[in-house]
Amino acid sequence: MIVEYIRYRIAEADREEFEAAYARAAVPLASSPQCLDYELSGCVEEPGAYVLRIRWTSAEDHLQGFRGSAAFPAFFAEIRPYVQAIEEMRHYAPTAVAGTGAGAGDPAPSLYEWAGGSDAFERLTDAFYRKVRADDLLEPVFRHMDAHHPHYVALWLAEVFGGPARYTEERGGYPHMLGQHRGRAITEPQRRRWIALLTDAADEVGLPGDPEFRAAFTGYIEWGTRLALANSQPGAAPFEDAPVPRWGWGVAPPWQG
Ligand code: HEM
Repeated sequence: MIVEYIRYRIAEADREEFEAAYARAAVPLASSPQCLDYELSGCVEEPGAYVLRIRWTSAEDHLQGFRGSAAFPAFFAEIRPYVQAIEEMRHYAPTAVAGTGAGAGDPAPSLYEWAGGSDAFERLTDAFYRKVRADDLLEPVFRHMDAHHPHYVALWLAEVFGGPARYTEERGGYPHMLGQHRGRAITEPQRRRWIALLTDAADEVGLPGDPEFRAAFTGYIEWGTRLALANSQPGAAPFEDAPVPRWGWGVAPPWQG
């Protein structure tokens, strides 16, 4: 990635048309695969001084790719009258110094925080395994489960959804979970029932019901149960070691009104 800066000095009478010309030029610019993003800023202290910043995939992509592309003539036709007003036009390589300031605001809460933290996941798995024990399809699968199993799965889910890494630290992380599913030959009807009961448990214990949270929650559960089923089949060859997955909001961030 490379950043191009173009500095202009525009006479007062031309400024309105200059900005309008760039708004039109931005259409072919934005349609070019070499362009990552762009921004035209006007100087506050010195009206008429402008900086155009364009991030390109590379200097070569800009100079050969974009300038040789079908989009370039339409772009250049708009800005040609202002070429004389250019004071600097150069490429800059980013350094390691970059970041976000406190003023950018807090990042979105994790799914773990949104759900209500560790207590919420403990309540969820308590309710879930109560249903499992009374279920014709799943009771035989979990008949001999460890008495702490609901707690362990609560730790797992809390970690997946952005909480503390306690399953990794206290319970052996992904390899241990994988070992617990191996050879169990989970069936598709059992997988579906697992999801149905977990969803019922989520409603029962009052996990947030908003569409964004439930979409992310269900997305993980769908993914995780499919992996559990596949990895539990005799002869399966899953990845032996991996971090506990971390699940985020996906395409729909939390709705905060
Ligand atoms: C997203 C889906 C799933 C997650 C997150 C999950 C999570 C876990 C975890 C973390 C363990 C190990 C607990 C420990 O540390 O001892 C475990 C064990 C186990 N899981 Fe799953 N699991 C999922 C899906 C399933 C499904 C679909 C089934 C079967 C229908 C299943 C059956 C079992 C069984 C039987 C054990 C062993 C329980 C014991 O004997 O203690 N899991 N699971």
